Amino acid sequence: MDTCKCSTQIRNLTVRKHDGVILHDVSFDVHHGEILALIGRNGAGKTTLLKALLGRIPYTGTVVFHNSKGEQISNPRIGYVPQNLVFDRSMPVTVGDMLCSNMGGMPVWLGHKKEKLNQARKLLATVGGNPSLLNKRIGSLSGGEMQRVLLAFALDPKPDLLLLDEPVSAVDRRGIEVFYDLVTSMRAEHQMPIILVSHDLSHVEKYATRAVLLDRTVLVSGSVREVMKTPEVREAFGLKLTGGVK
Ligand SMILES: Nc1ncnc2c1ncn2[C@@H]1O[C@H](COP(=O)(O)OP(=O)(O)OP(=O)(O)O)[C@@H](O)[C@H]1O
Repeated sequence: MDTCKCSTQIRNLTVRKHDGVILHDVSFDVHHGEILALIGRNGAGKTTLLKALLGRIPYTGTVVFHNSKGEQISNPRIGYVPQNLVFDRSMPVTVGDMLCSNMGGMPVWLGHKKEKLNQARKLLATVGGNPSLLNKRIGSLSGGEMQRVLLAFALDPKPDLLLLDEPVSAVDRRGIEVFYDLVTSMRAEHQMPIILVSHDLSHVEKYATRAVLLDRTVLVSGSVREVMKTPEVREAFGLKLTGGVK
C-alpha cells in the first residue's frame, strides 16, 4: 500500500431532519496521520456526522477532500467500520467471497481467481486475521473476528479517510487492545486520516491524537490533552462528579 497523505475539511455542515436540526454549522479538519476522536453524549450527532461524510444523508455546508499534493479529490474512497452491522446471519457467503468481491468489483457468484484469494489472504493477515477465516461464513464470526474483517474491508481499496464508529463495542478487552494497536500501526504506516467515535475516554487518551467534542455543533476541539481538561468534556461525561481526568 502507498502512503496516503490526504485530508478532509468540513465546513458549516448542517443536517436537518423532520423540521429539527441534528447538526448545526459543524466545522473542523482531519489531517493525514492523525486519529481524531469524535466524542459527545448519546444523541450528540456523531453517527449522523459520519453518515453525512459517507454521503448517505443530505446536508448543507461543504466537505472537501484533498490528496497528498493538496489537490481536491471529488470521489474519495472512505473506509467505514460501523458500530454494529445488521445482516442475515444465514447468508451462505464466506469472508473470502466478500473480500474478493469487494476488491475486484466482481459478483460473489462468479467465483474467485487464485490471485484474488491470495490478495484476500494477505489483507486478512495485515489485520491480524487467521487465514482460516477466509472459509468461514460471515454469519458465524465472533464479534472480534467481525471487527477485523470489517477493518479489512475498510482498508482495501486503500481509503482516503477511515471512519471508525465505536469499532470495539462487541470486542473483549484483549481484542480491543489488538484492534487499536492495529489501527495505530495503520496510521503510522499509511498515514490515512482517521475519525474515531468512542465513548471510552481511556481509549481516546491512549490512541487518539486530537479530539472534537460534539453536541449538535463543535463545542471544543484541540489536542486530546487540552480537550480532556475542558469543563465541557467534564460536564458531558459527568467527570465533575467522579473527580475527572487528571
Ligand atoms: N433517521 C432519523 N430521523 C430523525 N432523527 C434522527 C434520525 N437519526 C438520528 N436522529 C436523531 O439525531 C440525533 C443524533 O443521533 P446520532 O445517532 O447521530 O447520535 P450519536 O451521537 O451517534 O449517539 P450515540 O452516542 O447514542 O450513538 C438523535 O437525537 C437522534 O434521535
